[in-house]
Amino acid sequence: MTELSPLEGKIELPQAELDYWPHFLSETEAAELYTQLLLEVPWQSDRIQVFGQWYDQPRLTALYGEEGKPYTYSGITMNPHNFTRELKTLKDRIEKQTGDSFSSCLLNNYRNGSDSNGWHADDEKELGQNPVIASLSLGHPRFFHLRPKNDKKNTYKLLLQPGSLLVMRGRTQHHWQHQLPKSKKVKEGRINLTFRQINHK
Ligand SMILES: O=C(O)CCC(=O)C(=O)O
Ligand SMILES: [Fe+2]
Repeated sequence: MTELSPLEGKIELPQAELDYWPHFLSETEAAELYTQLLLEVPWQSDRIQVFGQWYDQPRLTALYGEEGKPYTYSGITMNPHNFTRELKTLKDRIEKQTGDSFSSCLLNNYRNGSDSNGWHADDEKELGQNPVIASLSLGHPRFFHLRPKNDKKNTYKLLLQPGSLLVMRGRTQHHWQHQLPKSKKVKEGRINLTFRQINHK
């Protein structure tokens, strides 16, 4: 496993387009936002089916966006809440930083190191041909893994610090998968916000 250095700027991987801002939010801003979201977001626990068996997804989630337009991914249909003032302000700031626009925000709450998000690419049709995913991290640092779809043993890892912003764009989702693996020793929580452009049919 190769560790990527968390310096500001482009992360150079073949057939990927990744931008990284380690200090997009200040430490204080990140800590305040973490506490606020933990308390105020209507977190839900989704059930997923794996080889015919039903399980609780190993994290809590919430979706914000245009109300009334559901979003389906990995067999789960989510109904979005209206953007709060705080999340709309955050979306505006991220749009300014990245130069992209987003319609929705999917939040993940990893309650401790036993919560995780398995290998996947964010390649649902609704995200368009070359999706831009802007991912803001809060709470306890956790490793994020990336691997090429055609060379799955060649895994890279990046420690996502609170307040950091990682953007995946271009053909990244065509050629790469990512995951947030379990990290058994971690007792603290992490919240991740992924801003996306969801084009409803
Ligand atoms: O928690 C993370 O950093 C990754 C989240 C993710 O990949 C997703 O929600 O699609
Ligand atoms: Fe993802």
